[in-house]
Amino acid sequence: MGTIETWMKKHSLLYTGATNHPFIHSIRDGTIDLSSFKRWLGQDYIFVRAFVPFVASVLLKLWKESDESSDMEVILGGMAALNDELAWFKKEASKRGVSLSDIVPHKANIRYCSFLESLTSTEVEYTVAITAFWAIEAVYQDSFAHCLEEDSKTPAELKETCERWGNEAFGQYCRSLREIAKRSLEKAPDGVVSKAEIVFLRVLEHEVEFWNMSRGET
Ligand SMILES: Cc1ncc(CO)c(N)n1
Repeated sequence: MGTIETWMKKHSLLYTGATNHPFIHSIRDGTIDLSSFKRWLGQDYIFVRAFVPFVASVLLKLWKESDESSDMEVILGGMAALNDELAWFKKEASKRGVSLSDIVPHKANIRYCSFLESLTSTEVEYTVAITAFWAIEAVYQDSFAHCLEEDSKTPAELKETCERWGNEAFGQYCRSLREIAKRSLEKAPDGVVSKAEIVFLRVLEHEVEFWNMSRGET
């Protein structure tokens, strides 16, 4: 069994907690209030701005540490998508009367962004960083895909948001990242695999905290 498959079984409770959070349920069943959605939107814009340099650091580690040449295209494609994503946040925020320049980052967001920054250190191995990258994207894909399921009651005005991360192409991209992480983990020494597992768990915890914050609970 692959490393990631093993982790998914071992940590399924936490993974489910991150991908089936009450915030996502409230979108899926249509009970979400607009203020929560706007809070999430503003905070996630700040997060994505911190995510870009993190992804750049993954690319740098790949170039220095990995010999899998096709991995670069996948990650570079992801970076290009983040460019579109930032433009989308700006459009969405202006449509909803959210002023992005006035957003004050919440504590949970600051902690998550600091965690991302810590992973950009040259001391952090490529395997560890690519594992985090995959996990961060996978949580959003699985979460928002729930909001697009047949029996979901996602409000029409939130469908576009859910499709950003819940769509099939993003799903394929996440499977590519998982495959890249999987192969890197196969070649990594045990100590690095252990570090990657801890980082995987930290990502899931930060994601849960991020959803909690979006609900206005912290
Ligand atoms: C908090 C958070 N996690 C993951 C993603 C996926 O890019 C995002 N935009 N925001």
